[in-house]
Amino acid sequence: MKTGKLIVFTGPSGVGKGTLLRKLLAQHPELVLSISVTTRSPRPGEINGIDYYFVNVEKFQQMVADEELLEWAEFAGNYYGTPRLQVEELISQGKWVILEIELEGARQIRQTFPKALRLFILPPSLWELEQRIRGRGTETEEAITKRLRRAQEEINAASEFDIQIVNDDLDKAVKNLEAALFVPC
Ligand SMILES: Nc1ncnc2c1ncn2[C@@H]1O[C@H](COP(=O)(O)OP(=O)(O)OP(=O)(O)O)[C@@H](O)[C@H]1O
Ligand SMILES: Nc1nc2c(ncn2[C@@H]2O[C@H](COP(=O)(O)O)[C@@H](O)[C@H]2O)c(=O)[nH]1
Repeated sequence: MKTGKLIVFTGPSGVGKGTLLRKLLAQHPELVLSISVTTRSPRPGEINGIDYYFVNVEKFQQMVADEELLEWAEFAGNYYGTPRLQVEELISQGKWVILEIELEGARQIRQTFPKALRLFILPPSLWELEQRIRGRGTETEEAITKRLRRAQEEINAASEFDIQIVNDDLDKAVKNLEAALFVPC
């Protein structure tokens, strides 16, 4: 059986992590994206159980207390976490599981899963990052400010990761991702 693997995918809000992953997963159905739990409200079009498991703060805190989360963090006013069971089961089945998570969660995974491959996605510039968050049109002005403030801190930590990829041209970034993931043995 193939050996399971954990892949951590981090980068500032709006850099294009979700966009890159949608392309990558469409081309590599053998990769599995972990579905996180969040207290954030769903955006238009987001579906519970597909994009996230949307829960209230009480439920999230209960999951933390019951140690149901592999990692968790507060990000820009909401809580986010990775359900432990689904990830452990998929890895034991030999699957390659991707966690799309922010910096604090990635640091926790570094402690608990030191063998995880950790990728950091960089924007071509902070100006372009802001255009992308604004262009997405999903956040309030207050949320945009919080996310941009956090972005610089996250970018400063890029060197903590195994591989850094700049998401400038989308197709080029997907190719670089494939090269990082599918290194010939
Ligand atoms: N290479 C690219 N060039 C131009 N626009 C891009 C590129 N990649 C992504 N985008 C656009 O940037 C916006 C943000 O992308 P996306 O939602 O994938 O970011 P994200 O990193 O997943 O954000 P978050 O962490 O907030 O969920 C989207 O509107 C997307 O279409
Ligand atoms: N530590 C974790 N971070 C997570 C998780 N799921 C998503 N995220 C990160 O949160 C921000 C904001 O996401 P958004 O969907 O509100 O734009 C982003 O950086 C995600 O990568 C998680 O389970 N744990």
